[in-house]
Amino acid sequence: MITIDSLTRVYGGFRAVDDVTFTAEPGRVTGFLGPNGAGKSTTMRVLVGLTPATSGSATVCGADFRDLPNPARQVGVLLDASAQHAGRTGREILTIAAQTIGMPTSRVAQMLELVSLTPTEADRRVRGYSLGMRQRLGIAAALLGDPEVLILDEPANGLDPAGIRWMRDLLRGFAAEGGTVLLSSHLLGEIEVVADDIVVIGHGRIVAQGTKTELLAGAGTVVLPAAPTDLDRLRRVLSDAGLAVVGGDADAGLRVEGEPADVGRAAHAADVPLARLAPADGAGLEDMFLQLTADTQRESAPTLTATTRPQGAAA
Ligand SMILES: Nc1ncnc2c1ncn2[C@@H]1O[C@H](COP(=O)(O)OP(=O)(O)OP(=O)(O)O)[C@@H](O)[C@H]1O
Repeated sequence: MITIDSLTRVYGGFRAVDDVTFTAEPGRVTGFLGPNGAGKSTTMRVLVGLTPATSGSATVCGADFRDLPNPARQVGVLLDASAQHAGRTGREILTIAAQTIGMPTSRVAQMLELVSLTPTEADRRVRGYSLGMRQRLGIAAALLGDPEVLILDEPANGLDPAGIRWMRDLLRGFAAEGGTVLLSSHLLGEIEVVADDIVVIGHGRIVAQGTKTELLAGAGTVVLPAAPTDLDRLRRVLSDAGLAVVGGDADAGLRVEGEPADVGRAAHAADVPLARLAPADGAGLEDMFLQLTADTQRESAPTLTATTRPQGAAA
């Protein structure tokens, strides 16, 4: 169990984390989602005692992390996969960690196998590891003490699609056995596939939180007319029926605030044949994430133009 209560962290007058309150429950994966610079890492750093809170509190397993007698036996932490000693091999890093926290060294081989680092890879120095291999080693280190809580900052960074699926299964399995998982990401897709609960942060403040199901429930409907030329007419029909069109386009379909049955009824009454009518699901959550964090987003990515395109690149 993780409890963050009215947590604020100020750096020289800048509120990196501003009155943040949420819990991460046992048996569930809690996704901590927000754009770059939103305050996710700072919250996690306070949680594991790496930086002090300005006010409020953050506890894990009912205690301040620094008060846990042997924290690695209760809490597995992966905040920065590149923070490992580059001159040691993966196996050496895990062996030293196992000795430090009082775990049998036999657990090292088990963890290496769990994270799919081969014996040859485990005997290579970490400086030669890819980012994905470092993440796997970091996960192995976090799990070494057989903890009940996992705190992971952007754990999917550098993993290939198979690695991301592996991570998802691992975290879901950990939660299914009663563990508490808190993982951060700035990528909605990563959080959406693995989390039971989602906490969205922007500009240091919580902008939405709830179960994934609750957050999806308000996501609306996606509707696409059978004939592209009917798109504008459909917009008018829906608007006349009091159903707000809040996004979408001719390819993805319109996203409408309302239930599919109401949207379908309005289209049917106006004789607009439909090609698609469905709950918005992931698309809706994406819109929600962008809307909720709109005022905290950096400017949208510039398009690649002739002046920004690398020389020699195709037009
Ligand atoms: N030690 C520090 N001193 C001053 N400002 C800091 C410090 N650490 C973080 N910040 C600022 O606090 C804000 C939140 O940073 P944080 O790293 O927590 O964001 P984040 O949500 O983890 O972002 P990302 O997804 O980019 O990792 C940023 O504006 C950052 O510049």
